[in-house]
Amino acid sequence: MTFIEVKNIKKVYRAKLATKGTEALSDVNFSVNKGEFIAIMGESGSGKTTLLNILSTLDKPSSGEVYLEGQPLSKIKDKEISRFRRDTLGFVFQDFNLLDTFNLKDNIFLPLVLSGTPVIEMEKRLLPIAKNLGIHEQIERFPYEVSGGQKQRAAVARALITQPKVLLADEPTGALDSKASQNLLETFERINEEGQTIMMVTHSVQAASYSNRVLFIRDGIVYHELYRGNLSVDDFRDKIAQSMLVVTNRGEQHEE
Ligand SMILES: Nc1ncnc2c1ncn2[C@@H]1O[C@H](COP(=O)(O)OP(=O)(O)OP(=O)(O)O)[C@@H](O)[C@H]1O
Repeated sequence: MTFIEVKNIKKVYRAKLATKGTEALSDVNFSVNKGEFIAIMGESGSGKTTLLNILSTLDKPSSGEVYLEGQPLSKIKDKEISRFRRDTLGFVFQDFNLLDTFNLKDNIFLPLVLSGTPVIEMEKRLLPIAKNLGIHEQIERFPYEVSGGQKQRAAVARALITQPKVLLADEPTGALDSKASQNLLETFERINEEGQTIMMVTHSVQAASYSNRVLFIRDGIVYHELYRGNLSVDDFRDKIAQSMLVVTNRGEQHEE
């Protein structure tokens, strides 16, 4: 069975009383296998965040359906949606979204606290994740006492501690310097190799080059995709950059 299937997704944002809306997505189709690391790229305004919001049930498509392990997301009842998100999905955002009044450990525990997990189980899960992400020595510190990269790795730990089926990341390296970005991307690559399915929206060719597959969105559809195969990060980065050039120069290409 396909792990995630996105079928004919259309999204039109319509302001109240407006007759004509903005069509952010017109007909998006793709599927994802368990254990893939997918990057979603496209120009500003191409609908990347809209797509991620639909995949994460934060928003609903105007038409079309997303299936997770064969289950249509639209059939999840409103009262079950928070639990579904908390138990099934992990989120990582550009600006970390950590609570400043909690130390890293309590930030990481938060989704488990919300789902009523016993403290002993929370403690059992914490150490291997914190060690894997290299933040076990900072765990008692508050967000304002650690670096941006450490904050983001704490956010990844918070996303992973529920053992989600999918990790969804929206521009996770957007607020990080290049060293911290590389460190985070190597972490994503490693947890993906350990089996974690990841879907990441990014503007960055460098970030996308750590994925297994890049989906390019334009004009409301997935118009192109690239598989990494056996390419190194550097070679895949060059291939993605070439594809981006073709997109940017599409006007000139038609005129030839
Ligand atoms: N809540 C909303 N109401 C109306 N229009 C919206 C809304 N959210 C997004 N849009 C529009 O939908 C289109 C897609 O936006 P989206 O944020 O998904 O693009 P994006 O590819 O993530 O852009 P960026 O890379 O700049 O973050 C844009 O034209 C945007 O202006």
